[in-house]
Amino acid sequence: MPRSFRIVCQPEQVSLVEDLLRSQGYVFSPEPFSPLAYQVHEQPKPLGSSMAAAFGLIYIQDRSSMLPPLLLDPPAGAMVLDMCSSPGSKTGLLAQLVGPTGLVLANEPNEQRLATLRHNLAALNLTHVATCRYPGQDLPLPEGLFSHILLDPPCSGWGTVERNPRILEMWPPHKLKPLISLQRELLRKAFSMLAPGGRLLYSTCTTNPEENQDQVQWALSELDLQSTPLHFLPGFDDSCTTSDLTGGCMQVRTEAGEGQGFFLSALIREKGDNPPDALSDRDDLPGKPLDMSRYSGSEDIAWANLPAGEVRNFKGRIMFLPERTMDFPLGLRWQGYELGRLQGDVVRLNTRLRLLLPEYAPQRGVNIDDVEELVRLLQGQSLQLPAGQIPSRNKSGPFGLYWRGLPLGWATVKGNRCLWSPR
Ligand SMILES: C[S@@+](CC[C@H](N)C(=O)[O-])C[C@H]1O[C@@H](n2cnc3c(N)ncnc32)[C@H](O)[C@@H]1O
Repeated sequence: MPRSFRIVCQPEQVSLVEDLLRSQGYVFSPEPFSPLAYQVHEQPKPLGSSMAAAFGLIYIQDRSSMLPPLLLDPPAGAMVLDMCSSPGSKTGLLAQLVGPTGLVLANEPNEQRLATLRHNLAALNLTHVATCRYPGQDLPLPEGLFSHILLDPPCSGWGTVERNPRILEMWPPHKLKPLISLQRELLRKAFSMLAPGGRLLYSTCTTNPEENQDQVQWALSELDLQSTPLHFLPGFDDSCTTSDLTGGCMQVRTEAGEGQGFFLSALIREKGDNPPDALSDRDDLPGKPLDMSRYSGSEDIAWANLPAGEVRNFKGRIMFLPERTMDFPLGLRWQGYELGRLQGDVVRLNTRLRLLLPEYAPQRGVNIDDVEELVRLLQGQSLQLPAGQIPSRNKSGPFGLYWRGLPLGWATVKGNRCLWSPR
């Protein structure tokens, strides 16, 4: 099965990320269904070990798993809920679609899977995503808060059988009942949190009608939802078939398609005029606002690259709260994006936070030209810097690390040597 990936960076950096991949021998081409997606044709080493992956500039994702966010289709600036989100493949794409003026709230009840989700989001520098940990059916969120909701619930996964042949033993038909009830609870809750006129995308990676078309039929009869037609995206035409049972359903088949099997349906909440419930008071926000200009090292950080929001101190952890999360209701336990830590009066940014690197300037950063040097640096070797490459600041500390001007992260320079630490 061919591998696909998304490029995750600022629009002006895309061609440099493509060059970084090519410099390691990867051959790829754009996917026709999204400007963010690519398909790999040749990989000298697994794509996951590429420098682009190591610095969170690409995310490897099955192409059909990109369909639910693309067909939910939130516009830039939208407020989106991803109810069952780990490991965050779809959350990441949703965040790219809504852009820094939008917001994605990614929920995941399983603690370990939540940690994986946060790790993935941090690597990708997606600062306009907030995370929380609830059973989706118990999310303490008001009616009508979101214009777009993705519900990608636990399912039997029969569509992944090519990759995981044991899936049919794990989820034989007689064991599906609890899954079906949970999916209905989640559908009911999703409906309540959807704004009037809002759009809900229900997706599973299974092929049985009980978890797919039957659930959509149930939602249409029990909830004030209407089905809306989905359109084929270029590149999927041959592998998709619409179900005539409910009209608005799409099934991506494994045998013909190049990705895993998927089922999708888009549902719209009837228009109405019930506004969202009253939201929280800013005084109730967790942590304390942080005036970053007071801290040593802060002057080299491109704070202006953050979306609108507040930087706050949570007992030494520097958290970024996107503007839109500050309106979340009281009682919702959620987490913003961890930028780094305060050590005394020194800011220690997460070394992978390339978003906050200023444009490369010789006195402030290390710019590597040879990709093999980058590989060695990531393998733990220190790199000797040529005389013209030694940043001129006289204290040791984090410096911007760049590849041909492409921001990668924060490295440490000691004397004439450069070191990289992944955290
Ligand atoms: C199909 S996976 C989600 C995949 C994810 N959307 C992605 O694209 O990376 C379903 C997720 O739902 C989580 N989950 C299980 N029970 C849940 C519940 N009651 N509410 C919300 N999520 C739940 C699982 O832990 C799992 O991570």
